Amino acid sequence: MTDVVSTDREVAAQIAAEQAHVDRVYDELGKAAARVELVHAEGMSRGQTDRRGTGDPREEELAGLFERDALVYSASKRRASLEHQHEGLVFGRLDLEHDVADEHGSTREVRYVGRLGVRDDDYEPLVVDWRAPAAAPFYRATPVDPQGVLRRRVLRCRGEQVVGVEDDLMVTDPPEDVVVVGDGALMAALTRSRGAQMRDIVATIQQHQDEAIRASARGVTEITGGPGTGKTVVALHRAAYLLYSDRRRFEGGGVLVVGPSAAYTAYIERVLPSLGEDSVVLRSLGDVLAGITATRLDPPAVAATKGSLRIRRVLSRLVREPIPGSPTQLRTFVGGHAIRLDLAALDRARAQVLRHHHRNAGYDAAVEALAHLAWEQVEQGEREDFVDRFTDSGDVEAFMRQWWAPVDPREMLLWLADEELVRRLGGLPPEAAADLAASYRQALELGTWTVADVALVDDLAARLGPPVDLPSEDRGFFEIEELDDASQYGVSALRVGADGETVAAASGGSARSRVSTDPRERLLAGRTGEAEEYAHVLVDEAQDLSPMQWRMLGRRGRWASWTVVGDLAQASWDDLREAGQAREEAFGTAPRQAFHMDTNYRNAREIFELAARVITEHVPEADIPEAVRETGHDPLELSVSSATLPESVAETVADLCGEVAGQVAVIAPWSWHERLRPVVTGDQVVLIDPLSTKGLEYDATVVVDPDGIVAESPGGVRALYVVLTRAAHRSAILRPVDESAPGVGGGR
Ligand SMILES: Nc1ncnc2c1ncn2[C@@H]1O[C@H](COP(=O)(O)OP(=O)(O)OP(=O)(O)O)[C@@H](O)[C@H]1O
Repeated sequence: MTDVVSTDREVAAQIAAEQAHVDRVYDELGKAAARVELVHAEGMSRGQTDRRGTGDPREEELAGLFERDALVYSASKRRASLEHQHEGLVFGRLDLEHDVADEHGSTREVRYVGRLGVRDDDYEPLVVDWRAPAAAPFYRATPVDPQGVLRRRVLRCRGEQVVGVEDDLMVTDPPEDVVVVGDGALMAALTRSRGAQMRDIVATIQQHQDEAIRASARGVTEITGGPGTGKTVVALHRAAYLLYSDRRRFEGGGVLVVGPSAAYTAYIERVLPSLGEDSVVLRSLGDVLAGITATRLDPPAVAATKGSLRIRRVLSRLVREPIPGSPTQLRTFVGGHAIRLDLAALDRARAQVLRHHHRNAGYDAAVEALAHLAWEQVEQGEREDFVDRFTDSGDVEAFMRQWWAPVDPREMLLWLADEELVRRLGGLPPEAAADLAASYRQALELGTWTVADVALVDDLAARLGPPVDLPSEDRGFFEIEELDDASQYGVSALRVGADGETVAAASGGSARSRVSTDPRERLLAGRTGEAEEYAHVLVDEAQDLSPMQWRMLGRRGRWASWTVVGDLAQASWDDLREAGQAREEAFGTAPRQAFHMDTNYRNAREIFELAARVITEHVPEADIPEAVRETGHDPLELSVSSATLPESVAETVADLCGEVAGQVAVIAPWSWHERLRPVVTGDQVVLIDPLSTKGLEYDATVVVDPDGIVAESPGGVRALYVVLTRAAHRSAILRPVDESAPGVGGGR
């Protein structure tokens, strides 16, 4: 970085020079867009047939249709890419000095870097894609190792207009024509206000971040570091880089990005499209498996039971259970013989079939096993003849429809609402068994799953075998106009709009979507599918995954390479040893590479110092990064009467809204939400619970009742650490001080 100060005139001259180049690029882009339209139109005209449904298309017409699809598909993709990346297309410039002169005898080169590569009519590059090897010095050059770079320049654009330039000088004695402008692009970027969604950082990726982004695609890449060190944003740029560098493998095989919550996926969903990539599948942990979407959380003890590998024993026995209420004996006549198979015989047959078949694929084998047992009672005439008659019997078919009906894994999980059954299955201490059963009775009342349930359904789906035709398709749905308690319908964070209307902020869907009024139907709506496999799996906030969740992701990444992002000091999962074991199993023997991030780009130094004090007191080994930016504003710490806490929150929020341009978050334990909802108003403000803030950031935060946060959250002080590190510029902490505080944990 340099301290050269430039006059306004100099800056304006530099901007004008850059504008001339940017204009050329947009001109070329306009031509490219016109070409894409032509290809699109040409594609659409191929394979036109005048038969209008009078017969099957001829072979040459089929070939035309195929070509049309291919042309239209690639033209549409290119068009979408040009549209997404139009804004701020050119963002960087390198001035290079080479040892060897080019064909014109010059050792100097100017190279522009952008969101995509653009060439002129002579195929000369006007801009290189940020992921191309030629762009690497833009991110890698330092004054110690300039890599031929004299000056790195970041262009700030609004639409097609260059509005600013920021330079970093890489050599101490630059040639005279290399003017240096601005205070350095990184600081300018970090001081800016945060929006409601994460932005890409292509213009200011730092050297150590670039190493992780461009690291080999093989095996498992771990990215660790404290809060705000750019782990998430680096991992997302890595996904874009992998797609660029080996598109066939990763676009063909698919890239899955998994984060902790729906609020998180909504927060990061713009980053990859802004980098030109829209083929990546983004999922929260409650949304990994088709047919089930969950945002509700279990109380910590139940979440621990559901997340731990102990539950596998329960599930493995559960798949061997008979369907509740199914017949306990088979009585029929076959070929004039009375057949009677009692419960013990049926159990034996079921156990035998399940030894060799997935349950949902075992229908034929089950009929055969029953026929065999029935034959043992007869042993007269031809066996084959008897078995055929048995198999064709209407009675047997009617019996099988109940006794070996296809089972939906979600339906099977709900069998656990029966405490008696849970105890009989064994494997859990009595209290845990009772709590587990109670949690499914609650699910049946609310009509919603919890996030931990998704991994259990996935486990059962794998045990039950590929999906078969299930009756769920026939289930009816009704429109609900008013949802009193949106959290029941999978909405985890609420924002009260300016007009006083409650808006679902984190559900990723409309609160007025079509939902059945019957809770059970809601639980079983849609269909669960098989685990889809991917070529690359990116896991954020990996420290929070339970062992069962690692197994769920392992099913999706059996042949994949991985990028895994996390910080143990922010963990909310207790048994890190067991989770570590499950994670190793998911990765298998794939080679590992690790990258550590140690600069906090999010929090102002004053905000992070307080958070670091809190965590190191309890977790001395916490990975503490260096915050690079100061604001001169310490976090405001206030003790307020709990009777008037909502008013104090409202005042603090109003003050902060005047100080920052972006979002202000009130982060409070659930037990306070009801009282705070009426005072948290306006588009600039959100009310959110501590766990849902994982991975997010705001311009300012008001942290309400820190002790309540520690008491309510499974991660205890680690959860408070997460909360205290969400603010970029300003933070306030409000501590209620008297007895009338509402009970902790009672608000959900
Ligand atoms: N090189 C960079 N240039 C500009 N901004 C950056 C850069 N690196 C990181 N940031 C910004 O720093 C903030 C924190 O990044 P990010 O959320 O990826 O951190 P994290 O390590 O995942 O945090 P946490 O673990 O607390 O969730 C984001 O606003 C991000 O855009």
